[in-house]
Amino acid sequence: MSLSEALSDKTPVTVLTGYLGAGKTTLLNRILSEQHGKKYAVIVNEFGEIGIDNDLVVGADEEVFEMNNGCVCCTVRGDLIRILEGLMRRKGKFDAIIVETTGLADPAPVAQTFFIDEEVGRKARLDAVVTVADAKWLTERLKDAPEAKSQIAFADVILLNKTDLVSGEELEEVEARIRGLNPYARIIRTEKCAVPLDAVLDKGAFDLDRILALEPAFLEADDHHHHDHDHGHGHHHHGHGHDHHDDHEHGPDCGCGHDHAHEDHGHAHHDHGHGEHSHGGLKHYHDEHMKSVALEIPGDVDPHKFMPWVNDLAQTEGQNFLRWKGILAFKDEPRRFVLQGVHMILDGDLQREWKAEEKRRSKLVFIGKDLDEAKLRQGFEACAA
Ligand SMILES: Nc1nc2c(ncn2[C@@H]2O[C@H](COP(=O)(O)OP(=O)(O)OP(=O)(O)O)[C@@H](O)[C@H]2O)c(=O)[nH]1
Repeated sequence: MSLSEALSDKTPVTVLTGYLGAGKTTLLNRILSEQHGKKYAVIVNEFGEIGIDNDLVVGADEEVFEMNNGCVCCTVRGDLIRILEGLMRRKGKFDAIIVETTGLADPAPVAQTFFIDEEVGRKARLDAVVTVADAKWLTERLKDAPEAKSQIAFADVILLNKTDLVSGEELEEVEARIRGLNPYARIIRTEKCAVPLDAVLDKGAFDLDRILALEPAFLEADDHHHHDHDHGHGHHHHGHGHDHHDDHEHGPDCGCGHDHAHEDHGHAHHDHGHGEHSHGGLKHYHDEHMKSVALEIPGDVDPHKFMPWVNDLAQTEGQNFLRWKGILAFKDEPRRFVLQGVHMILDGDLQREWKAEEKRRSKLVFIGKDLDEAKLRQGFEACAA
């Protein structure tokens, strides 16, 4: 059997990474919306307890599997392997798999899975790590966020996105910084992640030799790392456009040696205080001070109160919000209002209608530093209709 035949036997897996708000979902939706005659299974890993990301992925024919853990090192050898194995058993149903990682994840443990887990490695191959970089904010993040660095270093293809928000000079500067971290990746400048899909999918681009040069311990399994957390809540399967659950709690004892006690607080917040640790000789980083605040109003909000409030927030506190998102039920409005923010840049629009079986409710999630949860909650609750 030739190498290409051996390759084609295995289902290609594209790992999509990029820091918070860079444009991963935008790219994913582009991939899923385009007419390509292929069937993709999508695995989404999101940060925080209130599922919003999955709601923002277009409802195509694809099936979306959601992993809701803040800590990707736990997710990887638990949920990811289980989901992949489940997908493999349904061979023939999918042409390819896309794994979208949370903006705070280090892609190394995700990539490792394809080499370390035998079962997965026999049937799936890592096709490429595709990293979406935010042209406006990447330079800042490379200074303060180790996972942003790791995402660049691990990439086979980098979309240097949001070119509309920077000058040509700034673009040159950020591209030079990327080159400094990763001279090998193909860099494609994009606006709204507009790329021909064959530039990112089915590339056969993952370069193990390069990764081994970068991370000599990459292929070492970590035998001390047991995952015996409550699998019942580990992931949720979403069929065609089904609504999803909000019970995203992660077992307090997932056995990975980290203190997950904070996740017992329920849906109110998630303090991401793991710091740096290592598995199999690889370092993984989690931001010490990153926090998420998830708020929910069990009904409608008044847009005349809400819009001035969020616009004011963007002006006064946007600097602290790495990422914010919401799905809102506006009074007397049959459509869902979807809010998207990266720092002080805010987007919002009315999208599809609330379905008859869907409960109208308003959710807002902030990820950032120095978040004043009580104040945010109070502000949001004052917008209730
Ligand atoms: N100006 C501009 N905005 C963009 C571009 N691409 C994406 N955006 C906007 O940036 C915001 C974040 O995009 P997403 O695709 O949700 O980013 P993400 O990486 O999935 O974000 P996470 O939720 O952190 O995973 C959205 O409001 C997008 O509409 C671009 O090229 N230019």
